[in-house]
Amino acid sequence: MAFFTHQITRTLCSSAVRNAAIKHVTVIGGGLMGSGIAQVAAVTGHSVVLVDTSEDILKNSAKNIQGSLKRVVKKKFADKPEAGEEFVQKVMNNISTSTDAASVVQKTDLVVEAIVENLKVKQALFSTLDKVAPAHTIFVSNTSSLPIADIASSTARLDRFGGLHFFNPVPMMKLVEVSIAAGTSQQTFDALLDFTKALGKHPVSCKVSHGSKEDIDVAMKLGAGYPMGPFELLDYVGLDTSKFIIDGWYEKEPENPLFAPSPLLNKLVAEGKLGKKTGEGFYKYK
Ligand SMILES: CC(=O)CC(=O)SCCNC(=O)CCNC(=O)[C@H](O)C(C)(C)COP(=O)(O)OP(=O)(O)OC[C@H]1O[C@@H](n2cnc3c(N)ncnc32)[C@H](O)[C@@H]1OP(=O)(O)O
Ligand SMILES: NC(=O)C1=CN([C@@H]2O[C@H](COP(=O)(O)OP(=O)(O)OC[C@H]3O[C@@H](n4cnc5c(N)ncnc54)[C@H](O)[C@@H]3O)[C@@H](O)[C@H]2O)C=CC1
Repeated sequence: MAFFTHQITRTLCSSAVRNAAIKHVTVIGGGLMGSGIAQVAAVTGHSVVLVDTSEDILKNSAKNIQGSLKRVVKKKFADKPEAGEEFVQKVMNNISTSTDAASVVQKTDLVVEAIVENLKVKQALFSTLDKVAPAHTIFVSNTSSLPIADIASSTARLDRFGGLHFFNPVPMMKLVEVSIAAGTSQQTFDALLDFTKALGKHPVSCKVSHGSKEDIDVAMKLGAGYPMGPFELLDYVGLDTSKFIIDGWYEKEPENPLFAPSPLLNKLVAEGKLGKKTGEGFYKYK
C-alpha cells in the first residue's frame, strides 16, 4: 500500500510531471493492460488520452478504471469518503478518450500501444501514427513476446522507439521492463526510465548488452512474485552446494542444456566465494 500512498502524493503535487519530458500520454488499446496503464499515468498527474476502436469499449474501460480506483480509495480514504470521491474524480479528469488515434497523437509526448498481440496489426498501427505524430513523440509497445525491432521497423523513428512491458494487474504490479532495439537512442531510453519512475514503478533494463544480476533478481521478485531472485537465492543456498547439485544433475543428464556447467559459478566456487556464508558470492555481504 506504500505504493498507492506514494502515487496519491504525486498526484497532489505533480511537480515531477511538470518538469518531465513526458507529460501527455496516449494509450492505444483500452483492454486489460491499456486501462491499467492509463490509470497509473493519470494517478501520477499525466494528461492521458485512451484510444480504442469503439465508444462502447471505451465506456467499459472508463468503468474498469473507476472500479479499480474505488478499490484503492476504499482503503486509503476509509475514514474520509468525500476525499476519496474527490481523488477518483481528479484522476478521471486526467483521462479523456478517443476512437481516432491519428488525431490525438498530434499532441502527445508518448504513445503506449497495448492492442492485440499480433505483429502485423501493431505494425499497421505504428506505420499510420508515425506519419502524423510530432517528431519528438516516443513510441512504445507493451508487447509480451514480439521483438521491439520488428514492430519499430514499420516506422521511420527507430531512435524514438522502445518497449515498456507492464505487468498485470498494472495498478498493483511494480515491475516495468524497459526494452530497446538496436536503433533506440540513449535519450529515449533515459526518458522511458524517467517516465517509469514517475509512475511509481520499478524499471528493469532489458538492454541486450546491459542486463545485470540485479535486474534479473528484481524482475523475478516483482514480476513473478518470487521472495528472492535467482542470484540472491543461489547465494543464500551456497554456491558450493548449488554446484554440487548442478554437477549431480549434469552427470545424470549430460544432454540436458539446463544442467550444463556454468563457468561463472565454477569460477566463484574456485575463488572461495560461496555466497552469504563466506561474505561474498554473486553479491558482497560485508
Ligand atoms: C503476460 C505478460 O506479458 C506479463 C504478465 O503480466 S504475467 C502476470 C504477472 N502478474 C502476476 O503474477 C499477478 C499475480 N497475482 C497477484 O499478484 C495477486 O493475486 C493480485 C495482486 C492480482 C491480487 O491480489 P490477491 O490478494 O490475490 O486478491 P484480491 O483479494 O483480489 O486483491 C487484494 C487487494 O489488491 C488490490 N487490488 C487487486 N487488484 C486490483 C486492481 N486491479 N486495482 C486496484 N486494486 C487492486 C485491492 O486492494 C484488493 O483488495 P480489495 O479486494 O479489498 O479491493
Ligand atoms: N494480459 C496480460 O496479462 C498482459 C498483456 N500484455 C500485452 O499487452 C497487449 C494488450 O493485451 P491486453 O490488454 O491483455 O488485451 P485486451 O484484449 O484486453 O485489450 C486489447 C484492446 O485493444 C483494442 N484494439 C485492438 N486493435 C486496436 C487498434 N488497431 N486500435 C485501437 N485499439 C485496438 C481492443 O479493442 C481491446 O480493447 C498485448 O500486446 C499483450 O501481449 C503485456 C503484459 C501482460
